[in-house]
Amino acid sequence: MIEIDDVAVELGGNRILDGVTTTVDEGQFVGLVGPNGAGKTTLLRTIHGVLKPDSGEVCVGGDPVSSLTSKEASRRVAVVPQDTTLSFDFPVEDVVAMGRHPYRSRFAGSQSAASDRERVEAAMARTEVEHLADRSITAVSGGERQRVLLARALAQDAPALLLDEPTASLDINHQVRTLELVRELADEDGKTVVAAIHDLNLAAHYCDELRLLAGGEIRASGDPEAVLAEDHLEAAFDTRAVVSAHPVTGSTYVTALPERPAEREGRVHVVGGGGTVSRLLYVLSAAGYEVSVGALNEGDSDLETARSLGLDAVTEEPFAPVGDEARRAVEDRVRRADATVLADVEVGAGNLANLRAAREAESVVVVEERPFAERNYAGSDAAALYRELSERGQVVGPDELLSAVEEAVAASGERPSAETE
Ligand SMILES: Nc1ncnc2c1ncn2[C@@H]1O[C@H](COP(=O)(O)OP(=O)(O)OP(=O)(O)O)[C@@H](O)[C@H]1O
Repeated sequence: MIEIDDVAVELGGNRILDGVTTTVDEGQFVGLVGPNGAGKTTLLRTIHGVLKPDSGEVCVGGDPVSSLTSKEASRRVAVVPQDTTLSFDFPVEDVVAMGRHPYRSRFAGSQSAASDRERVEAAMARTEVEHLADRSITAVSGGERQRVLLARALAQDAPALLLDEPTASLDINHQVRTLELVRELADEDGKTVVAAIHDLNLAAHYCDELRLLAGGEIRASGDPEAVLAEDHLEAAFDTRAVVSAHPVTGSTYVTALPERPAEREGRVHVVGGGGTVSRLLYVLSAAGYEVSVGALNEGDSDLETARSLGLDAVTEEPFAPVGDEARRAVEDRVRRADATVLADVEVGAGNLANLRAAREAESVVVVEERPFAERNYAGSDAAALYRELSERGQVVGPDELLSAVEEAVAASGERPSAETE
């Protein structure tokens, strides 16, 4: 358990942390989030004991860190630092073995050496760096080095683990694997983990709780959903963001909005449903577009979202395929729209009429969260239509939605309208 009580830190004459009080329970994985310069690294260094607070106290496992010798502190807290530049020319295995330093004594026998070696090997296996064992630490990539330092921290076998941006130089695969491993360390090994994580969506997905740090103070604390509220984010990061549930994982999902919010003009029709479009609807309407959506079945969670945002929704009976009346209504919306956005829909018969209606669109933006091959009914008529629309339009990832729609709307403004043709 880590207890931080009214901690203040000054560096270079500036107050960097001010009145920071929080607790991290045993076996809990807490994410430290906040803007650059908020004081995340400083707080981690204070918990570790390398920085002594000007006032207040940090206790780890019941004792003030300031009362522990450096060896004692290292047996309680292991650190994966942010600055992973190691300039000395040691083999990776030796770097990991440094994690055993707090346990070495001049009187240790060969049994202790064997157990040290086992722990080093186990730590390298868990972080998947065994193949680098003999390579010099100066000759591995930034991401590999980060995993080596995680291995060193695991070899240290401390009940508390502090990580400063553990995924900063990792590719998307290793980001997920590293955070899955950290999650496992909390759940199965009962480690108490505090990690500074810039990516709010990764933090929300993997952490039990978050602490939002800004200007050296904790501005919000608790479940990801509670901490990542739009007003908290605006105050801490000075940017507007929409917060929704991720369509696939259900985790809290933050999308930062560009500088000029709510000033965009144009009509956008969105096709999708079954929880695939809520985030798109939020983002588009917060950006200022006049948004319509459908056809959606009554009872669809996306319809709830559309209604809560006051959008124009074309609806159909619960569980029914889209009938003629709804299809005509969708065609009408699509014709009037400057851009039609096709979300990550199941390419099935239920959506056939919506996809047919989308053929009326002049500009199509297809937002893909999953590869096409993973969708259902890949050989159906609906799939053929989906392909046709993808070929005609722009296919983008979820984060490129706004720029793609902006482009599509601008292109629509340049075309002669139906009446003048
Ligand atoms: N040795 C120092 N002397 C003076 N100021 C410092 C020192 N170290 C850090 N700072 C300042 O303290 C503030 C907090 O830094 P810190 O590294 O803790 O922030 P952070 O939240 O980890 O930032 P980032 O997200 O950019 O890594 C920054 O304004 C930084 O410039």
